[in-house]
Amino acid sequence: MKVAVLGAAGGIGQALALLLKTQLPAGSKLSLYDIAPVTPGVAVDLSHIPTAVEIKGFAGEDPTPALVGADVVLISAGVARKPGMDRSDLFNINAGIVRNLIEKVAATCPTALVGIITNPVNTTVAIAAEVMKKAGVYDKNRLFGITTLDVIRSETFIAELKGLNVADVKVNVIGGHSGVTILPLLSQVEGVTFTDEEVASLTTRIQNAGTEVVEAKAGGGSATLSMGQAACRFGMSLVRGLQGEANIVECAYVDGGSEHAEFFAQPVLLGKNGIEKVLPYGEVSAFEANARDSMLDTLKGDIKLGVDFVK
Ligand SMILES: NC(=O)C1=CN([C@@H]2O[C@H](COP(=O)(O)OP(=O)(O)OC[C@H]3O[C@@H](n4cnc5c(N)ncnc54)[C@H](O)[C@@H]3O)[C@@H](O)[C@H]2O)C=CC1
Ligand SMILES: O=C([O-])CC(=O)C(=O)O
Repeated sequence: MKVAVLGAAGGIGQALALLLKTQLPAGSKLSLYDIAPVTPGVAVDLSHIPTAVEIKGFAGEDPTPALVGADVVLISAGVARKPGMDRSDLFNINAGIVRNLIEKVAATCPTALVGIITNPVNTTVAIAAEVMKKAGVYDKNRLFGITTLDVIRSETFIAELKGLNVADVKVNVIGGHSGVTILPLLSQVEGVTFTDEEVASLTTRIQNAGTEVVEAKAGGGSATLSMGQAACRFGMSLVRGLQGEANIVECAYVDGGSEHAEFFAQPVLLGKNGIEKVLPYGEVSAFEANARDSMLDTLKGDIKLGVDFVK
């Protein structure tokens, strides 16, 4: 099993690389790439951790050496928000970075499972799909926008509010990964009830949780450590699916034939070919149905921006 992290010298990339070095199955290979010259050094640093995961780091303009033979590629390369910015403000820089990296993925490891972390995820995933279509290697079951941070935040905030053991809290988060497109399905959480006021305030907190971190870091970046954990959870689920483990289900932003939009975050069953099955997200409350329907113009606009960027 070979996992490549692109953007590996960044805040997310380093946290993710550390977690993968300690959690990937014995015999795995971990390949780190970033334009930053420090990247081979990050790999040397991590290589002193005693796990049976072989790690190599690559810097420079060309990610190809890091991608050769990759089964899973996780991409966090790009710029992060500062206070006052929206995720869509990152489009101008990150769109081109994702396009260029995916061109290399398409040429070097076209059957790898690809997880996109780089914002704006609603748009960068559409860019990745278009680039792969152009290269003739697009497989909708192998491309994922990583929205796991919305899921772990929801689990954490629900457990805090209701005094639950967080390990027992499970919640689907559907839609996309920015503002109103993030929709936690609180009505489905087992063993708790929420008042209307709690639903409204918790939903808003989950939607704005990225901004909560951006403001708290006061110009020093956005979520990196919680995102490292979220990306590791998702990446490990991809790996477990590839290894044939049963019942691996995660929410992700995928081209899953949704009636709502070309890309939509919902639960998927993972397996040896990436998505084995797109799962229904279940019954929703009237509040959630309204929030879902109201987000669709924004989400479709975000997707169109990505498609038009490549065309
Ligand atoms: N999907 C999600 O839930 C989340 C996404 N993000 C996004 O993840 C991205 C990365 O965030 P951070 O790690 O905090 O940023 P960072 O600035 O700490 O790291 C980004 C890294 O990307 C590298 N990079 C830039 N251009 C590159 C290229 N062409 N090829 C390879 N590497 C390149 C930089 O050298 C840097 O090391 C941002 O776009 C951020 O908005 C952040 C949090 C959550
Ligand atoms: O908010 C940001 O810019 C980073 C992000 O996607 C998150 O923390 O959810």
